[in-house]
Amino acid sequence: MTPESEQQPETPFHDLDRFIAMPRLASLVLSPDGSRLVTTVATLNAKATEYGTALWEVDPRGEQSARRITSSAKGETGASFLAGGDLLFTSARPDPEGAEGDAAKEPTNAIWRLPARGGEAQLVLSRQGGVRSVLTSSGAEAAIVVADVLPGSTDEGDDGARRKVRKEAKVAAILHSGYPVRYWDADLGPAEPRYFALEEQGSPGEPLRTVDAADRPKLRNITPTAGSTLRNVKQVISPDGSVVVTSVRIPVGQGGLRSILARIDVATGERSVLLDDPGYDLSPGPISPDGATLVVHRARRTTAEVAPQQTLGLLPLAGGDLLPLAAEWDRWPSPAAWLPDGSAVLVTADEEGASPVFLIDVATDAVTRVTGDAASYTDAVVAPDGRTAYALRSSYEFPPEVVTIDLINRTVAALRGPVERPALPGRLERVETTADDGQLIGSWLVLPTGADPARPAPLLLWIHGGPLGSWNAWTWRWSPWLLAAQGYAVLLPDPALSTGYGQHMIDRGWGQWGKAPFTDLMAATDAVVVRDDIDETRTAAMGGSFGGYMANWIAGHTDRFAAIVTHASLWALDQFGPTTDASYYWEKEMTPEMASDNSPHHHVENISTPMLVIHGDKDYRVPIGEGLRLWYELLSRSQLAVDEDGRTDHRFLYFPDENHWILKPQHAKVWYGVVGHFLAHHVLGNRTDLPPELGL
Ligand SMILES: CSCC[C@H](NC(C)=O)C(=O)N[C@@H](C)C(=O)N[C@@H](CO)C(=O)O
Repeated sequence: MTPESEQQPETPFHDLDRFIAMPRLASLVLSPDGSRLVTTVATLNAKATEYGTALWEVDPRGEQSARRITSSAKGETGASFLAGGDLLFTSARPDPEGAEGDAAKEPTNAIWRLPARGGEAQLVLSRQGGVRSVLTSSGAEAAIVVADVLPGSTDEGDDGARRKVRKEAKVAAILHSGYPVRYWDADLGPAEPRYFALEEQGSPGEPLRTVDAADRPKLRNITPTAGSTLRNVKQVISPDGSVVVTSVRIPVGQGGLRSILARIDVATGERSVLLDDPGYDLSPGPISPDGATLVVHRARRTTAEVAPQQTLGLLPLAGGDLLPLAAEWDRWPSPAAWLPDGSAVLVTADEEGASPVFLIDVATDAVTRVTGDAASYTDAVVAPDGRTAYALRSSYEFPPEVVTIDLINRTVAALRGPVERPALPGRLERVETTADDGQLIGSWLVLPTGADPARPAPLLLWIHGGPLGSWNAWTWRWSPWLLAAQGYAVLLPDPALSTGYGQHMIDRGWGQWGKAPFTDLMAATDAVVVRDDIDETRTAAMGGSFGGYMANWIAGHTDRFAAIVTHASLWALDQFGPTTDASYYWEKEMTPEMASDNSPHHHVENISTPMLVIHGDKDYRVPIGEGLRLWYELLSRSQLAVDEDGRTDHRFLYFPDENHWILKPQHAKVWYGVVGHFLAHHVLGNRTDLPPELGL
């Protein structure tokens, strides 16, 4: 008889090589006339060691197949349409028309332009320090470039000369006088971001055109004195290209930061404060089509007692007070776009395991849910007809795809995009339970093909990070389907501190991570292990980042799970607070008392469950010190028996050149391979091979 596993249809999730080779779609832009949609597709290189990105065009009418419009070994990203329809993008590809010797230069991210009339992409602008991004206006042929300069430099030539001195001396040292000094996996400084107007030499204000190298457009620094205030902030440009509105991060107290809004006149570089509210961090949303009104995103500044809250407001750009927008709506909206007639703002907001599209009427504050499916939408754009929107849509059942949304009839249809939906090794169910305080706890439950009362599936509790987030969209980093392909059911719960369930869900976990977030996770688990298609005797818990914190807390508070996997996790809150890249973010909530009450390391002596610790050395969000200390304390103080070789059942998977995420495809394979091996051993009692690349 054929073994059961061989009867199951093979999917990309049964084979790690096929999984990492699946093309991945991100970002979406629409040309100002509404006729062209462009997205980015990442594909695996021939050696399966890197992803490269290319731009693809998708037919907004859904008639033509998607077609690739850029191609180079270095890849392309950051697409943005000019008002006339030419497409700007960034790439570190070599200039085919480059002067002799240019090829020897170190490649940097430069700005390229693909003409609307067709033809090859042409280099618009390249500089020694590269460019971060380019921002175009919808109604005028204007663009703003975000690029880093060395703070003491007087102009582009001087900046290049200073970079050369550092490079030739091979000096990487950075002298800091403020905070922060790192961001995710990047060192901050000495260069600082500046905004530049992209101007054609000798004829400012005229349409951009591609010309000989010597006569290429030039950059005019419109924020020369910004210091470090523009690091990792959001900015928008007005439809006529005359104004940039940006968040500005100003220091508060010792090591603290808060964000205010500034208006920068592109012609003069004159800068004024648009909005400053000590109670909120502010960032700009889109500017209305008539250029008069800015949508403002407000994130309430937290304290140990005050939990975060996110709201929107409308601000007249000519001056005036902020008018709250849909203030009574108990959701955290992210603004995406205005309708062309200025009557409503399109937003997305997490809602009960999805992140739908909503319209907020600016006159009445009425909120209408536009998309009814249990999917998550990002990158939403509105067509000039005001009746149609486009967006990327994903859920736990399919990775991002390009869709068209009928705003009048509230229907959604997938367009002919560059990627197909993959076959899945199981199915998805929405499950709910009630916590002791009456709060409804929602979860997604992935069930493997073949799970039924005769063959109940082993269960993995997978805990999301943030903690202010929700399991509501496809992720390549945490794919439950790879584990479903191995026969596991995967529970993806949204406990206290999750978004999409109202402010109360945030408030009940704030400053008390070991309480409601933990008991909610246990309640969600209790509710599914009683099902007859789930095997209560074979369970494990796992999580990454804040989800890893929860996994560590679980390890010290229950022995109900057969194994625990903890990736990039917070372990000792007394040291995590001051050493993460954003201490100012955490320390407001994490008083010494809170840190002591909620730190998993205080409970290491209770741990009797085998743990797989995973950490990347270049993780600055949850620094490697967390993983190192967790590993040593597990070996020296947990309850696991030590064999004659000094080994326990705990394991430490260490990535010397990865960060908070495991980005290299070959390392993602090792990650899933080792996790699968560890779980098979402790949950299923099976011996499987470790990935051969480990060299063991
Ligand atoms: C919106 S929740 C805050 C995210 C948080 N931000 C900062 C400044 O620290 C954060 O990065 N938390 C990590 C510990 C975390 O759990 N990250 C998750 C989700 O972003 C992850 O999967 O990496």
